[in-house]
Amino acid sequence: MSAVSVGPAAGGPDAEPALEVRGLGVRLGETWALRDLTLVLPRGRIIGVVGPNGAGKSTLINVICGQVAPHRGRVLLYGRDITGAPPWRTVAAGVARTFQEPRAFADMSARENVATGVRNGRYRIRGRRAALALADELLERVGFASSPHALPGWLDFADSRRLELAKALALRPRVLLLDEVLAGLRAPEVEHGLELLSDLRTTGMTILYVEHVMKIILAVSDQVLAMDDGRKLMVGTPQEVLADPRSMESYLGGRHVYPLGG
Ligand SMILES: Nc1ncnc2c1ncn2[C@@H]1O[C@H](COP(=O)(O)OP(=O)(O)OP(=O)(O)O)[C@@H](O)[C@H]1O
Repeated sequence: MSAVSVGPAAGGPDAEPALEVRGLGVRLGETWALRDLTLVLPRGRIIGVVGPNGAGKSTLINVICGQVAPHRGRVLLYGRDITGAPPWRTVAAGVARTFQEPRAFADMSARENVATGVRNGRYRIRGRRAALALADELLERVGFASSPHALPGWLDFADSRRLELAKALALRPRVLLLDEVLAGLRAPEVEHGLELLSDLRTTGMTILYVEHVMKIILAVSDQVLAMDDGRKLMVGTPQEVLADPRSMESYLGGRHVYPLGG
């Protein structure tokens, strides 16, 4: 394992709230994509987010990272109000995200993409050479199997996802927002990803993890938020959510069926 520190600057898990969303309401076109959503994410925990298509999971990530401004409610990062702050400010405050559809600069190599994050994030490394060296370490850490010099368009599905994760880690987040970063990977690749997320948790990083594959959520989450129609159905341990008729109804009640397997 690489010696690179990919976590926040200090500390182990404790109960301090890293992120709070209070009464979030977001209207997109004719739809309320989020309705009065309140959630507290303790520091150094992994919170899985599940719910059917259109439940508002991606919108929640978009609001926290500043890509969508809420119509109602607040977002607090370590007690600091970041509601409606633009992405460059939420990054500076310690928020990073991955996208469901990987996004990278097409004309830059994988390592240059990650190094761009390093130079613009909280590592405070500005020199190109040092940023590239750290980028190589981060790519290794996420299990990137292609050449670091490869262009994003040449990467297979798994390495596209890994590059997406390395780009987010390059910002040195305190709160990491993941949108289906392990979905579609093979079992050993998922296993490696789960180990990495567990390692990140021990550094004190807080992770909000949107994922459709229940098996992945059950394996890694401390708490699970079940959503439907922009609302919080419940928050509980993975076992509590799995056993609760409300959350399972929204999965298995006829409209949506998701695999419990990986
Ligand atoms: N740009 C947009 N304009 C209008 N409505 C939108 C827009 N983006 C999302 N929505 C609507 O907002 C609601 C929440 O969408 P969102 O993408 O957050 O759900 P999701 O839970 O992430 O779904 P999925 O699992 O399919 O990614 C849905 O009803 C969706 O149709």
